[in-house]
Amino acid sequence: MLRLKITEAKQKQQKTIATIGNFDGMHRGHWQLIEKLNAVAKAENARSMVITFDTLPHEYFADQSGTIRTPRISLLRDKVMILAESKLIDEIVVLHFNASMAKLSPDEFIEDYLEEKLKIDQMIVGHDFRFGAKARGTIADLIRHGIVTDEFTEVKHNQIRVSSSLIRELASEQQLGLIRDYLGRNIRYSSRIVRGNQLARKFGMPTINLNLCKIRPVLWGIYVSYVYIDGVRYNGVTNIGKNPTVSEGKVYKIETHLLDVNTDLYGKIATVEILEYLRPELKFDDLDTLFKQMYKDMDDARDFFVRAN
Ligand SMILES: Cc1cc2nc3c(=O)[nH]c(=O)nc-3n(C[C@H](O)[C@H](O)[C@H](O)COP(=O)(O)O)c2cc1C
Ligand SMILES: Nc1ncnc2c1ncn2[C@@H]1O[C@H](COP(=O)(O)OP(=O)(O)OP(=O)(O)O)[C@@H](O)[C@H]1O
Repeated sequence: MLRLKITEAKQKQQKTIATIGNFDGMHRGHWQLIEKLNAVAKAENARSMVITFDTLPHEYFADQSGTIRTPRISLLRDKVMILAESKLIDEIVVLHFNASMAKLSPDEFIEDYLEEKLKIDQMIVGHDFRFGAKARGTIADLIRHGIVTDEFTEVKHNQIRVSSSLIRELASEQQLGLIRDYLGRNIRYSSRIVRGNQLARKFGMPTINLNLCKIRPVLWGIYVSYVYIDGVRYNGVTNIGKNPTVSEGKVYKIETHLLDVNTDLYGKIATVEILEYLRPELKFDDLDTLFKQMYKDMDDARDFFVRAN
């Protein structure tokens, strides 16, 4: 369990009010829930806490059963950054979802985590909130344990319930405009820059690779992007996929060529913000054809930025 304290430590007697969930994407529904948590905590001079997971429960179960993971809208680092920047929350708790947590009954989860470790007095959750082994725990279990519980009403946008599943569906159709609408921002991925195979550099198109740690990103294809590193914004062209031309296509990668930049950026944290879809990732017959297409992607990205400015 990782506790990230954003504001100074809890004062004696101060109550803790929390919400819990995957918060994949930090979409408009999540956002309004966080705003409500902030308002209730302020009114009661309580501490506000968001509890989430590193590996999401559904990813853990997919790994266990050997099935393909549901794709991710955001990495943990993005959720933490967005929450910390919002200044709406006092503390973020990241639970490590593993075999022993998966086994906990709803009562055990409440007793071990919510009561014993985190000392939570009150929870604000959506009406469909479920937890504990086989997702059998409900709001009624929290109430039975004396945790004051506020049910948060469903947030709709364009008459549709905003959910991470909806955004995943839109992503599978490359509906970036609608995603922006439901998310309230573009999809972005933040992680450390790691070394690739240095092949693109040989073809005059160096790229930065993000460390994805087994995460399967929700977008797939070639995109125009902004990349933020050390507070500087760069224009880029990004491939999200498995590089089928040069690899067996088992590992997901997010790889970006920064237009007109050639500096050593290894080890830095980069945020790749996806702006526009260009084309699907393809398996080419040879490297020359792949890089010819990659040069064209670079030109298409340049055209996008000329049009945008
Ligand atoms: C803009 C862009 C488009 C790309 N398109 C494809 C593609 O369609 N198919 C593919 O197999 N790899 C694609 N790649 C990934 C390349 O295979 C990869 O850049 C190359 O293998 C070199 O990677 P390395 O520098 O990490 O060794 C693309 C990469 C970029 C930056
Ligand atoms: N549109 C919404 N309106 C109100 N509450 C929401 C909405 N979407 C999510 N929540 C609440 O936010 C918390 C975290 O939600 P979580 O990320 O686990 O679900 P989700 O966004 O509905 O994702 P999925 O589609 O994968 O089920 C939960 O308490 C959930 O009920």
